[in-house]
Amino acid sequence: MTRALLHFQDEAAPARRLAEAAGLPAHAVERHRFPDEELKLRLPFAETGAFPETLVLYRSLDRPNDKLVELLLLARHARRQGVTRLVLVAPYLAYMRQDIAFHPGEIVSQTIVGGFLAELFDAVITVDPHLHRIERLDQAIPLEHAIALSGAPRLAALIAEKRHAPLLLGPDEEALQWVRQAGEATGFEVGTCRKTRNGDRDVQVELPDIAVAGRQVVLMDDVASSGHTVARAAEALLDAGAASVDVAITHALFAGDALAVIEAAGVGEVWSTDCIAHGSNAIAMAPVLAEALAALY
Ligand SMILES: O=P(O)(O)OC[C@H]1O[C@H](OP(=O)(O)OP(=O)(O)O)[C@H](O)[C@@H]1O
Repeated sequence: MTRALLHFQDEAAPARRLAEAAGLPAHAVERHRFPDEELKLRLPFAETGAFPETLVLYRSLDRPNDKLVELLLLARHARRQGVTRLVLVAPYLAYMRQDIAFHPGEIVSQTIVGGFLAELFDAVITVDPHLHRIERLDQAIPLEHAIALSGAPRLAALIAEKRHAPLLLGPDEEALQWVRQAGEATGFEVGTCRKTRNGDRDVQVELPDIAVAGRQVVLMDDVASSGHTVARAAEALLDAGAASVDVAITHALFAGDALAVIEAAGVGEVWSTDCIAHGSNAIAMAPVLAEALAALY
């Protein structure tokens, strides 16, 4: 069965790392934005011959709104051209955080976007999706192959190289899943803080009952967006006498002035995976993604 990987130019580096690890030929999609903001996409297969039977599309869904239209156009076109297996590798999955109506009338975008992806693709592979109130990815994306991988073990290995016997803390209780995996991989002590979110940039963090004075602490979470969650946790830890606070996250969203907010809170280093391309990327996820692809078909 013929196979190929498609990617966009702005993600050429991580996509080609995956293509190499998975042994797939990689091709770039040409993308043009018209003055009225519509998109024109062009695929390379017109020049190189027939479409592959299995097509893997690499598209991380940070800044998602245009990208969801790209997926719609690409997937529908690929089907029309005879692609029989269509796999989305979206290291960051968008719209997973609105998983309930927090206030009456709010639209639960998680299941709507998840349903949209399930209609387009045969399989979706992602990393550390924000599944706080559901347990499995297929509850959000109703597919047999809805595969959630984790960046935590690789981040844990990096932390073990950089710090001596640190305390691994999640800034909220949902982060237990990541610090637990990291703790199992390294033997480091783990714990979680308690977070109360009052608004997009207004969170309060309460420390757990663990002695932190003089300790190196690494905050681990799935995502930093405004940066206020890790910033409030770091401030509380440094106030309590922590020797240092670093941050290890899977998804480097860092919206607006997030990095400045985190730095101002006294955080030392910030490490992330390459699920979202960012200057803090310290871990390549290609080997993990390639393994999941190999197990799939
Ligand atoms: O950098 P920030 O803008 O502070 O966002 C990052 C935080 O947001 C997410 O949790 P969220 O607060 O959505 O938690 P919830 O799912 O429990 O509501 C995520 O797990 C981080 O903890």
